[in-house]
Amino acid sequence: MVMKRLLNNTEISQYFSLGELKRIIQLLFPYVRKHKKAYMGLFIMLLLDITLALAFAWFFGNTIDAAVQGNFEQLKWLIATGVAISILSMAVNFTDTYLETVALNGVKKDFNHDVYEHVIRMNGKNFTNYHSGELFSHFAHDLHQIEGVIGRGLLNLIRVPIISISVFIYLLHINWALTLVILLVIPLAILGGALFGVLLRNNSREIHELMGKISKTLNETFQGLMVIRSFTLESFFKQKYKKSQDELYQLELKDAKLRGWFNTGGEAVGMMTFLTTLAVGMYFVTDDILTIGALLTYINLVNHLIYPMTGIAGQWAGYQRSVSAIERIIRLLDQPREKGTVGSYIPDCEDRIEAKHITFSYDNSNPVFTDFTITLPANKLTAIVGPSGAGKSTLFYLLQGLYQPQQGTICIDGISIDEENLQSLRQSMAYVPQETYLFSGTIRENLLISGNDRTTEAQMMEAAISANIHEFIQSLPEGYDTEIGERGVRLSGGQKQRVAIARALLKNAPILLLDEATSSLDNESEYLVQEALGRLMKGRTTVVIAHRLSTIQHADKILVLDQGRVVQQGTHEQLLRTNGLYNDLYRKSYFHKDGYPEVFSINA
Ligand SMILES: Nc1ncnc2c1ncn2[C@@H]1O[C@H](COP(=O)(O)OP(=O)(O)OP(=O)(O)O)[C@@H](O)[C@H]1O
Repeated sequence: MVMKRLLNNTEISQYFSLGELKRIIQLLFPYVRKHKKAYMGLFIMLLLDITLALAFAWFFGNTIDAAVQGNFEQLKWLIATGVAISILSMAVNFTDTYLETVALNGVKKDFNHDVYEHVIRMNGKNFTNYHSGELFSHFAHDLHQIEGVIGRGLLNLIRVPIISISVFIYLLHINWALTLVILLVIPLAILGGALFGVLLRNNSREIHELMGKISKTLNETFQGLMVIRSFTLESFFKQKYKKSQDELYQLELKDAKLRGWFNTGGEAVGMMTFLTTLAVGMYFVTDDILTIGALLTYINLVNHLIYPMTGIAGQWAGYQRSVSAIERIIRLLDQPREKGTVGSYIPDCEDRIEAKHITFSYDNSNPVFTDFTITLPANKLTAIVGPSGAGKSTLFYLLQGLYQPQQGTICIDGISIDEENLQSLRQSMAYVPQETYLFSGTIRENLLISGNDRTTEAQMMEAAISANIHEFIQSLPEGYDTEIGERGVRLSGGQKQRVAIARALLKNAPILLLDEATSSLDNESEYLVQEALGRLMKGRTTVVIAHRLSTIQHADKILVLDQGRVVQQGTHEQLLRTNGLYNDLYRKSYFHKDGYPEVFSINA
């Protein structure tokens, strides 16, 4: 009853909750079960280790007694037994270390893999709530901490009761009165461990949170290094980094102090027990109640009993540190993810794309779209225009199923897209974002990433030729095998865009979503990109967030968006004849006049 009241207390349950323990077991048990052979092996090693510890204590005591009595016959076979025990101990140690690595790293590998899969499949809305640095910190720090729960810690939780009971029985067998001394020490060791465990966990939680923040800062520093330099923000970032490192240092010191006190306490308990048993034991020896050998066996075994007692408290402390990391991972795993099954339905978009009565909000309170309905004709070019914040990018996210609307549906050829067919839907779409994202690696790897395994060299080159990038690639010393650096930093903006266009060509999807770049390239590069885009659009259902006059002039349909509503629609000429937002945008030179209208022709 009292325990229950304590556990219901929020302060206590912050540190120790049965529900949380259950959740951790539920989370990690399937992984442990998968590696049950290694764990079974470890369990056998553990039993052998306990048996050998008892055998050694027995050998030690008897050897001393035999030596005191001058019984050399007995000594001979005792020494032989001692050698056998030592060799067996070494073999057990070796196998134990090896099996521990097999079990621990096996579980870590599988768990890591599943957390990674969860993150890359996480629902778009929840994913954007995370900072990439924070996610990185989960993988770099938190995942390693599960060791405290599935490694030695788990085994010791089994080992401690077994060794304690076996040793206790053996001690009772040697001398019951002396054993009672131990009973006084056990509660002290457990209580101390529990208290320090609680304090350590609180501190560990702060350490993990701070490590997450440090990862964020590092990520931002490296990604925005050019901006940091050009705005001379070096000292600001240096101070920010230093401050968090100082905080981490203080927390680590606190952690070290707590562990120091804890270990010292453990040693004090051990020493106290040792001295008490030695004093009482000596008294028993002088009274001939105990032989010297039995006393030495006894003292040897007491260490095996006391160490696990303080050891279990140590395990508890390690467990607390692990738990504070695992609870961060649990929060991540609690985020909903897309089902992402690749269904047989792969839309070819012969008819149209429709968004019907869509209501969508990022934060469930400020809707970007309310009862929003549009139709995008198949095999035509539809341009979306509108002022900043109108909802153009959000519409693209919804069309790709990256976010789910709270109400309404999106249909392709009359079939509504849902979680079941999201993957196949995305296979039907090529998305060319405003800012090209290339992966580190070679140009070839970047091109082939979007095609299928059967894409030939000739097809790859054909796509590069259509994207106006082949000649440039050929001019590089390593051609298609040239490394382009992180995010393609070794390529110019226009080159990156053309590689992305070739990548989209190779995907050969019937639907093309294009977010036109707002930044201007030089004339020649601009022409090459526009011409490549013209080829990419041919014969596809194309939706463009348009910023260029040449695009909207050739669009079959223009949708003018403002504050999440379609305020006008029609062709360029029709809209110019009407007073409204489109005319305003046109007059305010919202559209880039690139002067290459001839490159657009969507019909094959
Ligand atoms: N991840 C997000 N979380 C919360 N609100 C968002 C998020 N992304 C966009 N918004 C909000 O949704 C609205 C529409 O944004 P959206 O990016 O779709 O506009 P846009 O028309 O593409 O603008 P721009 O032309 O400037 O890119 C804006 O008010 C914006 O603040």
